[in-house]
Amino acid sequence: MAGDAARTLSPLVLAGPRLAGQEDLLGPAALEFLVELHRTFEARRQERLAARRARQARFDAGELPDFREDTRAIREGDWTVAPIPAALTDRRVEITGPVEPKMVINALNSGASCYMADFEDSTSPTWENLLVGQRALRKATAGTLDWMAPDGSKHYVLDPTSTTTLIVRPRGWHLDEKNVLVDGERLSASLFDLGLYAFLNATVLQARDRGPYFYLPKLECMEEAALWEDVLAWIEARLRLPAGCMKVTVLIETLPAAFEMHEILHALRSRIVGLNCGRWDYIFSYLKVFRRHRDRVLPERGQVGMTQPFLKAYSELLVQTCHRRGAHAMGGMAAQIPIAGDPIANEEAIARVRADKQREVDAGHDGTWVAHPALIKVAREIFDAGMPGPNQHATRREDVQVTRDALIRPSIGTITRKGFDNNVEVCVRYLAAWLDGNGCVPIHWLMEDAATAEIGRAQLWQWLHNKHLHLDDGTPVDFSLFDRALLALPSKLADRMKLPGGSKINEAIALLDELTHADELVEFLTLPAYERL
Ligand SMILES: CC(=O)SCCNC(=O)CCNC(=O)[C@H](O)C(C)(C)COP(=O)(O)OP(=O)(O)OC[C@H]1O[C@@H](n2cnc3c(N)ncnc32)[C@H](O)[C@@H]1OP(=O)(O)O
Ligand SMILES: O=CC(=O)O
Ligand SMILES: [Mg+2]
Repeated sequence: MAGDAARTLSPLVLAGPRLAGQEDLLGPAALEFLVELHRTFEARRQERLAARRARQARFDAGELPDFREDTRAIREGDWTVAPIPAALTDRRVEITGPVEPKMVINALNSGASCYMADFEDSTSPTWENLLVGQRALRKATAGTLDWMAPDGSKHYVLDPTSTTTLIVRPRGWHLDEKNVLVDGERLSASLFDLGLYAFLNATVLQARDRGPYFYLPKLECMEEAALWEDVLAWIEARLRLPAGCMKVTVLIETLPAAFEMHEILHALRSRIVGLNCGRWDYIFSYLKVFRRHRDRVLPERGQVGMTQPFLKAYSELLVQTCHRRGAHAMGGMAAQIPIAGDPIANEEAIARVRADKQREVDAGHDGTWVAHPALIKVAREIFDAGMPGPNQHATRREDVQVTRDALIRPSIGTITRKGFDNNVEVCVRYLAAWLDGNGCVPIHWLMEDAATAEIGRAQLWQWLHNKHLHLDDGTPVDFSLFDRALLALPSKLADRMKLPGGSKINEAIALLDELTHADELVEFLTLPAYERL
């Protein structure tokens, strides 16, 4: 947009392709609301993002994360979070997935306790995906969502008796929405996703004794939680909603946030109902925080399971913290999905999911996530057996003594050639799908989304930029190893045009090449990828 005069006349510009019927979602009142949100909160968002970068620079210089001295009173004080509403009291099995009409219907009809409609790790944020997703959610909250398969083979209808509670995950603070410009600046993607959903649905949800409920991703500290608190309180006041009716669950999926769990709960105490172990981004964050620390290089992804000491410590601290404050301690996502056509491999995959859920219920978690409807029964059986009541808040885990050292303990393990090549392949295939508008795909029978792909991408960078690492067979881990693996990929993926995003494989190869050779670890792979979307 040109010039200040134009800005005053037209503060908001929709820069994306115009989609049929989009004015139903983005009418004048909604646009005015988004303008106000941006003007009220954008400067603080930018401050928080700058603070993240400054902290990472300190980690790069050798500092280690630790509990804060200035917030000791919050950690040691006696307080609890506000009471949890009925619709969020029992969350034993939550299904998650990208916000597409068919997925929304399947998830809400699945019998899970809750469904997290995900604009973040599992959605590629094309303008079309976002608006189709917002429209599906609007129809879902109104109870009118249906969807016809393009070939006419099946008509999907939302079950009016579904009791599954809808929770929406907006994108994180680091992301912009490039298709909405306010005063010539990009709107925050978080404010777009959460703000528009609240604007369109809060009243209807209130009338049904539900609220706009959210999962908040990738927070790093209590100041970011305080920013969310102010956004939510502002929206409640602006939309004349009861104070505190917008409930949130915060993902603890960055290493710095693990040191501020009490503080995050405290900052949001009038509305927060729980914390969640977002294990995949958490591993990615560990990699990012320690990208320059040779003594904390992680082994290949397959060896970084929840029984690694640093992950075990984090999940137990989360349970202890939540239960002391009257909040849910949600578990996370096992990456295995059902394997069609191979009963033995399928049983192995299900057994892994089962073991993961058993570990969670035994540790005191109040519920868990599944990636696929067929896994709901598996997780439910384990939580029903291990958690007879609606939650395990009475399990205080006073036996747990988690220190700073436990949270950052180095991991033992190796890098195999298979693990190295697998990272290259998964990153390329995932990026190709994402660039093609698909944010969650099965690869080698594992669920891959932005968080799991970040691990592979950050590991490649960390291994290659820390000199003198070797594979377990003695081969030096250097750029010639990487370049060869990347060059070999097109012939390895002989049938690539049949893969999700097959037409984008070359673009994905170029992007991974650029990210891996760069002198600095790019903060999020979705930042440069979004500019290509
Ligand atoms: C790290 C994190 O952030 S985890 C959270 C983000 N990740 C997720 O939410 C993962 C969501 N899961 C998925 O997207 C999918 O399960 C995938 C991509 C992994 C696999 O999908 P598919 O290959 O389509 O699985 P499959 O063919 O077995 O699906 C069978 C049926 O289940 C449906 N289905 C699969 N997963 C889901 C889901 N999560 N929610 C609702 N329905 C689902 C499919 O749409 C399909 O429906 P249909 O029979 O009516 O056509
Ligand atoms: O969002 C969840 C995660 O594991 O990352
Ligand atoms: Mg995540």
